[in-house]
Amino acid sequence: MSTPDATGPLPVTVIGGFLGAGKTTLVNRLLARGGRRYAVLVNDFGAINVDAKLVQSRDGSKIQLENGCICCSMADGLSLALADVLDASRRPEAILIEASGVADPWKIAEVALVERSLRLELVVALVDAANFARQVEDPLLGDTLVRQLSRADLILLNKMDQAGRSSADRARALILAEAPDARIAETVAAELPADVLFGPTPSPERREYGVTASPRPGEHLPQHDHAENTSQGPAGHDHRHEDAFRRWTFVSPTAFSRAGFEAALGGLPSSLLRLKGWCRFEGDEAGWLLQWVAGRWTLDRDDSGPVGTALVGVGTAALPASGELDALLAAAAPRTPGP
Ligand SMILES: Nc1nc2c(ncn2[C@@H]2O[C@H](COP(=O)(O)OP(=O)(O)OP(=O)(O)O)[C@@H](O)[C@H]2O)c(=O)[nH]1
Repeated sequence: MSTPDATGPLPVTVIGGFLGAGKTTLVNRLLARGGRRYAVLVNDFGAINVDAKLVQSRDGSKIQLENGCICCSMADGLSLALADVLDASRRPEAILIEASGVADPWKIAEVALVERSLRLELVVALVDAANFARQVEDPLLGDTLVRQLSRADLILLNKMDQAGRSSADRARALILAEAPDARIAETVAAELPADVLFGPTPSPERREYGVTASPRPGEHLPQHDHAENTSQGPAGHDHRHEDAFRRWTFVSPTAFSRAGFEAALGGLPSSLLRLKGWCRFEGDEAGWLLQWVAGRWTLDRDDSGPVGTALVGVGTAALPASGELDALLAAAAPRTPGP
């Protein structure tokens, strides 16, 4: 990690990757590590910005970008947020941008490239090792996944605890087919030494974490010639993610039966890719955080959300209408008056 310079351009790291791959997990790891005062910009695609609440910013600032996709329809919002960071009376030492799970991280990185007060340091893409191979071959999703990887400096093959060796190897082969020069590190909960992300390479840690496509001696990850990539890569995309993906928001003041709720989660359609947010259960004062990714979910106590249930989902264009999904949850989870 380079030494902070109070006057030079602010280093910017863009963290991208598909829905639920582990971006917020990586952001929180970087923040917990300390050492740098980061301004964190968070973009969520769903109508409620769950990630802005889950990012654990310490002494730096946290900026919630408008919901939607900052790589296409919300690009102006990103530029304005970056201008605010640059104008802040207490300048951060670096900027972290967590892209939404459908964004093209490179479109975000380009904003940093053209602004002289910013220096693009790193573009990281996270991949869900357990689901990538299936998702990249889906005609509705493949284009988005490939774009997220194509110009990343480092790709984290995350969730290795959920992926069998064969799906991880398949994912790795597919990634290398799309991004032959990619450096790939296998991770669980996006855990890897700072050296692997920001440090000079090669290092013992990089080898230990299985980073492939070893760079030449003396080459540093952050110093890729991104400007050159700009002219070489795929043409900028002209579609809006609002058209390619569907959002679903479920808000209810009532507490659910836990068993019914979990049964409903098990019956959600495969066109739903991600569901997250808070819910309440009858007879329980605590709030619960739901993290649902491609059919697997966790529920953890968490009181940072609203009182009641507030869930945001993202699915493919084949996602059923919101009313149908609402009915699935509501019918399978008998409601009683909330606390
Ligand atoms: N089992 C397992 N779970 C993980 C791992 N990494 C992250 N998770 C969990 O996966 C869920 C989604 O992780 P996030 O970090 O929120 O993913 P994200 O990419 O920020 O999600 P979106 O912003 O919605 O696209 C959370 O419950 C994480 O705790 C991992 O390596 N293994």
